[in-house]
Amino acid sequence: MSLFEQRLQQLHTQLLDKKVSVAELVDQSYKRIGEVDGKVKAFLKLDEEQARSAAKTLDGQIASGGSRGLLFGLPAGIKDNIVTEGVTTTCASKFLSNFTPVYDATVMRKLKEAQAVSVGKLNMDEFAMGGSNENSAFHATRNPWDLDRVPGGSSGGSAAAVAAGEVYFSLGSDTGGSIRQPAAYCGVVGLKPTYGLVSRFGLVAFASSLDQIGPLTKNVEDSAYVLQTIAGHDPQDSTSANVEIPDYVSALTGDVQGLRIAVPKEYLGSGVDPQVKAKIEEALRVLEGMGAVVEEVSLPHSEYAVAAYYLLASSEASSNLARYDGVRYGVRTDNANNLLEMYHMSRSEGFGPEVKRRIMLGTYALSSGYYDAYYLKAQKVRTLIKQDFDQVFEKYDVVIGPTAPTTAFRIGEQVGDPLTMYLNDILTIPVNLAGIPAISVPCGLVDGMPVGLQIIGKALDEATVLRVAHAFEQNTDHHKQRPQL
Ligand SMILES: NC(=O)C[C@H](N)C(=O)O
Repeated sequence: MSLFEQRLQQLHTQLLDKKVSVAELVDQSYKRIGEVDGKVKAFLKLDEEQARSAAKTLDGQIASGGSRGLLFGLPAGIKDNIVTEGVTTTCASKFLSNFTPVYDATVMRKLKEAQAVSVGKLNMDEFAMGGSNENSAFHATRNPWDLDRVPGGSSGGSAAAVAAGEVYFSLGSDTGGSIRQPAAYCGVVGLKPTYGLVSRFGLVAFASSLDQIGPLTKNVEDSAYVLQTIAGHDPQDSTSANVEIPDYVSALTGDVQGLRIAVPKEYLGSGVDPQVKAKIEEALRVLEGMGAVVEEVSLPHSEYAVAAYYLLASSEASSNLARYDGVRYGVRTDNANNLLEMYHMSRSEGFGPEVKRRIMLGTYALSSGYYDAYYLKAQKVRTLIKQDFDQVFEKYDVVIGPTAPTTAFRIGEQVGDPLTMYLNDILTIPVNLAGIPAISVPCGLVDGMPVGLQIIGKALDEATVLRVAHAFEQNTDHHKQRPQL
């Protein structure tokens, strides 16, 4: 059995008892990557030298009885929009193929302090724009459950690497569903924390009012451990919440007796695959059987979420991506004759088609004359969506539905149809607009492909989200199923 099948606590006991070394864990990671990554293609960059030297240091610390961090010795993969000192951070864009950061993102610093070992950088949709990994400028990642299907996105590499057993856990980022949707498609656990809980310092900005970093793991308990490590106030991120961080692991009581679950009728309506819907209903019955109370509610503004998101996220992106000019950042064109041509050609050559589409949409929505009709209107819709959730949370502890309307689609199936692609996020986007936390946990297979159950909570109430997810996991075996590679 792979060492990565064990829970974090079991692995820690073995490390402490010297039954296994960090060097062996890192070995196992690279061995598995060697075996399967030619097929899955989750990685953009491996950092073997640095990982092996970190393993040596950590094993030395065990030998001398030194202290152990929360994630001691665990091989991790990092989405390639999280900056890593001395290791290229490309955002899967040709434009940033030459970018080697001189500092670590706050989450990287925290992972290092907790003594996790980064083995490499993971593929994604360019600048996190996409839901399939087909927008990576380098290559498409494949779903470990069916190599002809997408892993989801934009954190597709992060989800596929965990599902394929290449790393123990990974970090992704979620702007409109980018952790939860790939987690659902690949049959792993993906958590998007409350906006502001995890520092965005060193996360390459896409849509700054929505972006959050979170963990992808094989089980909920490990998700709680990684969240414990990366959450917390950071003076370097002005939107970071200055709140006390609870003990997420001790919140996993296994008890949902009397818990009030709201199921929005909009989340199980038309557009949701009937077989996916059946899996969600099965999961709700499991929770009911454990003593939870399940009731139908309405989130009436849900249908406007995708439209509002694509205006707001694209507007923010058009501003954030203005910095890529071939001077301060980015690969500069060789073909320009003057300064303006240089800006123009560097951007034209450097960005892929989806990034260009969003920059154009965002620039249009922000331009004078259209600002009120599009950007401002979308901001108002955002408030209405948040108020929908506020009302439901007055009476209920969590909101539950599917993470995505279908299972993973085939590679190539939706590339020519951006609108269909955007609609895959219809159930995850409202959560980002409201700034609240949500987790996706495996809840069964449909035609051999994983389905994700989405559990949404109140702002800063990750503890309840994790508790419900963990209780569900304890009473089911879905999270133990693995793809055959
Ligand atoms: N970035 C995300 O969270 C995913 C979303 N599919 C987008 O393309 O914007």
